[in-house]
Amino acid sequence: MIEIGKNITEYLRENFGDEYMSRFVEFYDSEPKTHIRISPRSDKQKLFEALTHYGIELKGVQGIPNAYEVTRGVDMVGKTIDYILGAYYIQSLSSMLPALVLNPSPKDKTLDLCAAPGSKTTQLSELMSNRGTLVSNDISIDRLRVLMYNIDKMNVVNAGVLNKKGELLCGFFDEYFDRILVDAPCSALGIIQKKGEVSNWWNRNKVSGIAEIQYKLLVSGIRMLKVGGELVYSTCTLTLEENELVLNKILEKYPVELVDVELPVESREAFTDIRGVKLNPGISKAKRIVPWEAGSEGFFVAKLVKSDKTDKRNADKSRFKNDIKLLNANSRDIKNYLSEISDYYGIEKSVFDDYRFIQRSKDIYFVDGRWDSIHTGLFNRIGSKFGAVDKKNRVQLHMLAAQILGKYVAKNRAELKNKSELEIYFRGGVIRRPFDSKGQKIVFYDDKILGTAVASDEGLKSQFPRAFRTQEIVIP
Ligand SMILES: C[S@@+](CC[C@H](N)C(=O)[O-])C[C@H]1O[C@@H](n2cnc3c(N)ncnc32)[C@H](O)[C@@H]1O
Repeated sequence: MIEIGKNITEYLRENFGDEYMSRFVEFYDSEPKTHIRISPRSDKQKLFEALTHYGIELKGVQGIPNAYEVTRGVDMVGKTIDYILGAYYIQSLSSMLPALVLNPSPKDKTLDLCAAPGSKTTQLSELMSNRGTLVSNDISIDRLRVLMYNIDKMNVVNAGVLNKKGELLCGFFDEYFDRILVDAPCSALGIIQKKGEVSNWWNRNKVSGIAEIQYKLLVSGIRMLKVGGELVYSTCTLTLEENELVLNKILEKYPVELVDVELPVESREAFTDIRGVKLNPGISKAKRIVPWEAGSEGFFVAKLVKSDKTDKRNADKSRFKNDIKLLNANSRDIKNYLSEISDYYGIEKSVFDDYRFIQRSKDIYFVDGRWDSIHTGLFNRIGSKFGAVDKKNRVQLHMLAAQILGKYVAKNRAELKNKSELEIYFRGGVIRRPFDSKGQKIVFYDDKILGTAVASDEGLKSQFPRAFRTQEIVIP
């Protein structure tokens, strides 16, 4: 049972009343619901069938086409083959709402200012049909690694990853983005059901400190937004200081207006009168998601539109040379590698025209061809892993590239035959039987593209990436 600290209960009672406080305590003693978001590249019928073998049952969520509640088999949902291959993502229902409200198209240059571990970045990419320019930033390098893992797992090829203080990023991108998500760090009262430790550190001083960061992140976001562009501000907390009061301060100083937020779950209007103090009436357009009413986590979602220009901030750009070149498929540096891959796997060359390529020493990355190359030198990574150049100067494809290109592959496929081969593959072992020819293969099992492996006299050596091997995978 989670102990909720006195600081929290007193705050809730004082601001929202006795009933709210006791509903909060009751709710956080209950079991959280599990939801998944199915990737648009998954064949839903096949996935449903595969999941029944794990005893998993799903129920559709009204108003969110790819969202499902897991009604049976919750303990298995993070251990399936489909999960590890990115056919779906485990994400709370409330956490899916900010990206849906932002709803970027492939044409929108989109920024996710506080992006790790990537629930919303991977969802934003899906909404953009995995095309165009998505910039995913986070201050924490450790969390950025998880973000990149999720980007790879979910086959995202339109994201560039940055590791910057969000409040300083406006020095680089002046009125550049069409859509921005500020899913801010917060005091996490809405997710205390999952994150009980919040109770240990939660106090009003901490909340004021976080609210200051949120304000700065919003200011930076607004500076980076084009006039007419849209910004969604979201938190997973319930306090007034981190939600309505931050927005009120912003509206006093910056040229933005709130617009209506329509949500497919039950929600309440944000407050515009706090202990007799009247806030900007536009704030009523933002929504509070109250956990026991929505049957998910507590969230706050507001949408702002920029109505006028903001003054420019200039960061020192001299340290960041634009040294990452984005190469077209027919550029001299990459053409031969692609041509070899095309011949070797029987992939039509035109498939590569959709992408641009980046070579960083031996590693090659690929990104959607429409990615806009501004300040490339700032990025930790642009796009996702395509492959690595080996000692014979040939490109060995990465699992992600294999998954994306797999459907075009006519040659050098390896089909796994049974469960035990599959187990060996996921462990990174060698499947000891003869294969038609030697060299790298794209590995399939039951229509699923698993990744790559190398055939030799010994058999087929799995190249299933180490980062993916740490997860428990159950083979039904
Ligand atoms: C609520 S979490 C984001 C969750 C993420 N949007 C998702 O859906 O997976 C907030 C994130 O903000 C990051 N963060 C905290 N301070 C920041 C800052 N000043 N600039 C950028 N990111 C920051 C944290 O590292 C954390 O990953």
